[in-house]
Amino acid sequence: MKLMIVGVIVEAFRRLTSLLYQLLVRSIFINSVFVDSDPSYEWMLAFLQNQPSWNTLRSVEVSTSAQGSNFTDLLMSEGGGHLSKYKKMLRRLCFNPAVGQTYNLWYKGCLLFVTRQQEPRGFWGGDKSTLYVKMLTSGNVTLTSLIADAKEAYVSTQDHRLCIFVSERDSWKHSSCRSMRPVCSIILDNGVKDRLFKDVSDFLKSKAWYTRRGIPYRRGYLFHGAPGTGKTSMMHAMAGHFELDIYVISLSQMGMDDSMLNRLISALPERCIALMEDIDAFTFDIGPRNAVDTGLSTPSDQQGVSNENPTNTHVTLSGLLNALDGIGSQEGRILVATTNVYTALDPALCRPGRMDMHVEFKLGSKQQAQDMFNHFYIPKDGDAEDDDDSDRNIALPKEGPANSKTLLIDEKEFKPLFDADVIRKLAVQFGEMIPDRKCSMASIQGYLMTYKESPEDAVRNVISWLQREHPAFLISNERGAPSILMPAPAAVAISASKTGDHVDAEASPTSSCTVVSPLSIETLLLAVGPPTDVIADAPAPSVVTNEAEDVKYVSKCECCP
Ligand SMILES: Nc1ncnc2c1ncn2[C@@H]1O[C@H](COP(=O)(O)OP(=O)(O)OP(=O)(O)O)[C@@H](O)[C@H]1O
Repeated sequence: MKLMIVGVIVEAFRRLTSLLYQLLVRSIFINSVFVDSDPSYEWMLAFLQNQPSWNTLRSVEVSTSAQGSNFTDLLMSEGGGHLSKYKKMLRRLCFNPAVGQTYNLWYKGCLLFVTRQQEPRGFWGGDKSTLYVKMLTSGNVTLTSLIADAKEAYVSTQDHRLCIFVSERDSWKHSSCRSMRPVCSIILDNGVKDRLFKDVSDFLKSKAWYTRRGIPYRRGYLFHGAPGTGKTSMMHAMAGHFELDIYVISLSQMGMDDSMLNRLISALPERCIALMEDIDAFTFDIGPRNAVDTGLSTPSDQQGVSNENPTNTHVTLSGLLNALDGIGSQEGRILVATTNVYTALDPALCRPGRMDMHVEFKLGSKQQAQDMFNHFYIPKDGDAEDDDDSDRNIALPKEGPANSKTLLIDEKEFKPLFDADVIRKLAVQFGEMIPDRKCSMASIQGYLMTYKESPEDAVRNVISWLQREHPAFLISNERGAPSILMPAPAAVAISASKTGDHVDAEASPTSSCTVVSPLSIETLLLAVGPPTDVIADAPAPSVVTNEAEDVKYVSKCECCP
């Protein structure tokens, strides 16, 4: 009996002390949990990387995965540094807290205990990482300040980078960071970029205007046009310019259905771009990306591969429409949807409120080809900081166009420099030889890539490239020599469609083509008319802004001379 009483007293004492200890711990410690599905997890990792004490850790998890942003760029040499620079690889090396270990570090006079845990996600596979941060402090002021500092540390690693998030089940996960794409690197018909950027800028400044009028504060852009005309590139340039993160909504994601889509769209942050690529392919059973629309055959057409719609989404059209403008749809978000088959989209999807502005991306015009040539070869600020390419430059006189008049070798820097005036003249010739609205900008870019260091050769060989790649756009003259089929100079107009603001580059029909021969550049130059006219008579954007400024956004780009 005595023994039992002693046992009860000891147990009661043990429980009491444990309770007191927990109360004490709770009153002097603050526990916070950061889960990897939330951006704050990345912020904390970036913060930890910046701590001097982090360099003295004895146990870390080393990762070279590109995920996240809190990495030290290291040039790692495979094979212990004996290999030539071509075998070197630039990898992002990251030191994560090792799983299950607790680290102590000081932050503003306060002791932090940081523990990272990892557990399987179950049915969906993969691991879930969680960061537990325990702070020896009574109020949560230090925690707030820690999170603010962590975010700052993270943002400082994002200079000139934009972050891309992908959906993982019904939450968002940081996927990668990309360098921003300069706006001037997107070459479109005159006025298209200005109008689009002005509209986005107006929208981002007009929250109060929307709220006062009870209009849902969100905006949708539909980019449509042939493959390789710059839709995705434009979206990247836009995101970089306005410092918006990109959230990629993949309707073909495993398990995606109406409710998951709804949850994902509700979980978007307020200022971001939600991207839905090739929206036609998911919502409608439209078959192949058709060649009639684009004027180009797809590789699968050529190989006789069946182009059955590969969609496996369980999202219904009404589910998509509700997600885009239902109650749960996040305020302040910008939706960018891209499609190659504009006509296949349901009018309900395209109506203002869902897709407020429709931007058509056409196959390259002569002017665009000329602009791309200029952009490609005229040196930009920062070219000198390119990757180490001294070997390439030293080899140039042997392998490259040694007799090229435009290629100068800077003896000191071993950098090839092109004379801007010569390039401009070559660009005019190049532009005149590219058939109007027949080649995608991607294919023109691909061609120029093969003459990266030789603009003269790019002009010289363009006809044989067209003969090879786009024979349909060349016809033979009476002597059998190939000639270029050229449309008469076209008027380009920006018009408004009834389904929403429509930025549209209308070119003359190709039925008004003129045949120009023979093939010499000089003759071609004499034969063609002046550069394409541009008429911009578009109505003002439908969003009324607080500030009535007409900014030329494109001219703001700093990287172009
Ligand atoms: N208008 C353009 N200006 C500059 N570069 C362009 C343009 N259009 C395409 N490109 C280049 O072509 C490549 C492909 O472009 P992008 O992916 O943006 O085309 P897309 O219209 O989105 O194609 P798809 O419909 O097949 O997805 C990119 O490397 C880009 O640099």
